[in-house]
Amino acid sequence: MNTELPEYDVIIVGYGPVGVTTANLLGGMGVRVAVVERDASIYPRARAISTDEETIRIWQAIGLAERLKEDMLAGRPIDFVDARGRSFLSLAPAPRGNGHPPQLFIYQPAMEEVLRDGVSRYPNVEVLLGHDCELVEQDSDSVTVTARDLTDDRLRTLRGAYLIAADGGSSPIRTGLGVGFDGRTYHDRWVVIDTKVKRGWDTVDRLRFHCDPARPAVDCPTPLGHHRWEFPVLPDEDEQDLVSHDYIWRLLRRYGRTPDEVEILRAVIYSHHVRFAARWRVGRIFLAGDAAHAMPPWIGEGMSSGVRDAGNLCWKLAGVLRGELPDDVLDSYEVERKPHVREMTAQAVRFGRIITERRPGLTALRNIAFRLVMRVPAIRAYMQEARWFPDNSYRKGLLDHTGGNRAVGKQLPQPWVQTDGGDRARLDDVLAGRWTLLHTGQARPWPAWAAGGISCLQVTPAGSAPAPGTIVDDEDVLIPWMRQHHATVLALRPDVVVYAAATGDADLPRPPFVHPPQSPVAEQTPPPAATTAP
Ligand SMILES: O=C(O)CCc1cccc(O)c1
Repeated sequence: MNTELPEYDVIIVGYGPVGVTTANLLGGMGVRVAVVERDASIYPRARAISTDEETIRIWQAIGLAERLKEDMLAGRPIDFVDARGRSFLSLAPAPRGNGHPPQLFIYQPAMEEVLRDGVSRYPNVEVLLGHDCELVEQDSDSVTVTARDLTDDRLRTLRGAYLIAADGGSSPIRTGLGVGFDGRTYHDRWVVIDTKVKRGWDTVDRLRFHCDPARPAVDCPTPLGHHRWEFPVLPDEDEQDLVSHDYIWRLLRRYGRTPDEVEILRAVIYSHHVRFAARWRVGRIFLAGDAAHAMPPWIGEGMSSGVRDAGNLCWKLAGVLRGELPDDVLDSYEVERKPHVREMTAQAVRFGRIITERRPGLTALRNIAFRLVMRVPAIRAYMQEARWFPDNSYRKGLLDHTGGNRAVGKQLPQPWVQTDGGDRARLDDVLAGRWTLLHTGQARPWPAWAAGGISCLQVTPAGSAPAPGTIVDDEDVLIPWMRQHHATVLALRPDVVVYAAATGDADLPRPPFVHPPQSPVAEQTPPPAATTAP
């Protein structure tokens, strides 16, 4: 056993959207981080094309949401159309209260660049690009990574207290740990074509799933003048033919796209998977993103699910590293995230069935059935507003259900509020990633929490004067939410999920800390500036 203290708190292997979000989150929490990434520069392919309001909320926590949103397309409808281009199902997801647009199209390479620039704010994060992670070993105290610098072939050894494997679907680290997958790989393979629109911005205003039994197709505007097409490889087709420009033009011409309109940037064959790693934690190593789970793309949630992993794991790791939380809190990462990923995956599979059905009789039936049921207002609202979208709430995990309050495990909505200084700010920016007691005024001392130095905020109704120790519920969201959940006090985790709740005279359960949450892991980097209303 190596008795020296590890030089890093966390080593991240893989620097895609999950790795880079993790580096930003941990960087901002003052954690000493090393990132090991094989590629020397950003992967040029646009893999993910969509994200959502909860994911933007995580990027808000690293101060990058507004900049990222500048490069995204928000508020575009999603149409399922028949072989003649007539819509039989139309979605316009409704906001779920996170304070950002419910669904946004992205151009992944541009998004990753902004996220990587964000990491450069943190001197406590060292990024080793062009380094291949060759060996990962762990003992009871640390994880050791042997990485090869691909420019000069030299080996470098790094020791960290924990490791996050964000090294993609083929995750060599997961394989090396002998962790298997539950699930299956679909036989269908798709050609994914990214194009650049030549004539100014794309005039196509929506994602269309062409549910044509002859050959389904995905036709999606993506930001910064790009457009995504996806087509299945049919049983008698050769994959190599399908990525040839001749073949691609044949496919695109059918939808009126010619070399005059768009330039083909790249065409890649992808398989769809439904897979969940059997374990997401092995000792000091955590699997995140595609290394832990894979889903088909039909609700655009693959990448965002990985970013949610980062949002769940990072503050817990920082709390354990600071000695505030016990190590077993880290087991709650998989307990909390896996059911949500499973639910999301099940929805993606259901939508995939609608899109990819190729039996003409069934597709005709599907089109009629959807047109009929969408006339029923309740069904139309459920489908159209995406009420089927899985809720980001936990039943089990780092939660205290004592008292049986329904708020526990739910993430609080994020309205704009007025701070005690009278500024308008988004709720999460006020809470700033700290444990917080939020109450509606019937304050008790809550001594176990007060001893932990936890900040305590009173929510006052819209129209109240700003006062020290309060936030004004300007949009009338927080107080009704608490009333609806029969809670007069909420103990909020750093991810704004309710850890415990109580009402009236009932006491709050004790906090989960082993030490009060105050001491930073290392010199704490100042948090990014809060976004205030214009
Ligand atoms: O990548 C795909 O094939 C579909 C992506 C997507 C994006 C947003 C919503 C949605 O239902 C699918």
